[in-house]
Amino acid sequence: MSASGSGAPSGASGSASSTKKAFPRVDLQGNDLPPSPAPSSPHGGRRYNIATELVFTEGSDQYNASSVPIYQSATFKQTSGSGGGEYDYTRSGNPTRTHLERHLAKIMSAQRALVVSSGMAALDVITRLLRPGDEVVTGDDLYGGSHRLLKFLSTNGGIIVHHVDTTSPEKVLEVLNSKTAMVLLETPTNPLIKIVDIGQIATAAHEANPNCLVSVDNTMMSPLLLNPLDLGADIVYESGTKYLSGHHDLMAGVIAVNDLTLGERLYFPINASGCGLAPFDSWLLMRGVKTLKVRMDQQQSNAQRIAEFLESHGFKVRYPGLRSHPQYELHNSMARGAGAVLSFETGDVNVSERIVESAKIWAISVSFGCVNSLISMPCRMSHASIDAKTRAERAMPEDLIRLCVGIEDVDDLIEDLQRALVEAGAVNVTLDGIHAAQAESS
Ligand SMILES: Cc1ncc(COP(=O)(O)O)c(C=O)c1O
Ligand SMILES: N[C@@H](CCSC[C@H](N)C(=O)O)C(=O)O
Repeated sequence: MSASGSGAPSGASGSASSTKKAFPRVDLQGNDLPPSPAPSSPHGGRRYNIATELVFTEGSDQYNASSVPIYQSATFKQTSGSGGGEYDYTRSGNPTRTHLERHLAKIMSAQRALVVSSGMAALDVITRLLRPGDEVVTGDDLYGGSHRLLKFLSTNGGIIVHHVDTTSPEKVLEVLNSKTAMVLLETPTNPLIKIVDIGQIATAAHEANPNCLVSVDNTMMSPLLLNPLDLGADIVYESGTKYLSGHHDLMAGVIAVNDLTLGERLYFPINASGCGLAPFDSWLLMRGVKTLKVRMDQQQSNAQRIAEFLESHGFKVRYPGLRSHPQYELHNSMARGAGAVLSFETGDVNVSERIVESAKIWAISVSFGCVNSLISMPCRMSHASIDAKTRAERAMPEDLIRLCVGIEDVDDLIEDLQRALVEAGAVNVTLDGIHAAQAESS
């Protein structure tokens, strides 16, 4: 399916009447349906640079509220016995959610965005497009929760899932066939920070099967750094729990597409199951997304310094901002930055555990994208839902430490990490030695 052939009316403004005409209404099988209440409208395209677009919004309520109100209402009164209101029931649509969806569609360079209750709910909605017998091709370094959901579908839903090394387009090509209904990519992968060539794989997948949908999990990058739809993906989704919201105070998932019929097929399970994002969480996410650029800029520059610091101590660091990353060029040909997640190995799982437990500013926590810095051991935490045998087959080092860098003062972060490394015996120096060397060089 071509990502560009959306057939969307350009510059549609999103008034109730124009929106209803703009959206073909179909069920999961593509059969026509009557118009849905208040779908999000196609955006009119970006006019300004991203930092401006993140905070700039048009359209509000009848009072021109600067911050879109939280429409904390399950139901909406209708104008007649046969309906007639723009909204009827919050499971089907809510003005706060619609405002956020329109804003995100603009930010994600998409014709339509849909917001749901978590990143996993977003993937669940996307996989409702699949039918028993369909094949899915995905990576062998996949977020643990995505692996778990796909495993459930292959065990119980008749879906055949191929996990291959998606950093090699040849490996993907080997398994692509006319039954491949979906290719599911993540880049950089989590937690091994491997890079996947979205454009090359999307082209190959569409050639193998023109109906194959290429979905990209963009959680590690956010729309600020990467637009998979521009590279040929059909569907982009992300966990809004991470960079988009930025404060670990909500769970959310976002799905974005250019094909409006596909958008309606994705809306169907959201309405049918009731996983659309609640009004208060929609409001919180709308507030969070406005600071995405300032947060990410700071997180990214901190992450770069920290990656260089660890590398200078001889650790094998995985971060696409380092020239030593084997796919540095590929990443930078697709993305506008390296993000703020990096991982490194110590060679000893006990040493890694001591580092994690010695750090003070770095909170021991799963997740990433938050303003606070986090440290974790993926094999025991975020990726524990992948069994030990599979982790070993996929060469996931048990001693791997993942750092998710926040916006704190970078010197404090480095000093805390340095102390933890010394206390854990991971570097062959004493703190006195490090301080003496620092005093000498300053
Ligand atoms: C890459 C990636 N995709 C998806 C998810 C799922 O998001 P959520 O936790 O919001 O369900 C996560 C983390 O949880 C993730 O790291
Ligand atoms: N217990 C959770 C673990 C969530 S991991 C969150 C995040 N994606 C990360 O990579 O840290 C679960 O079982 O899903």
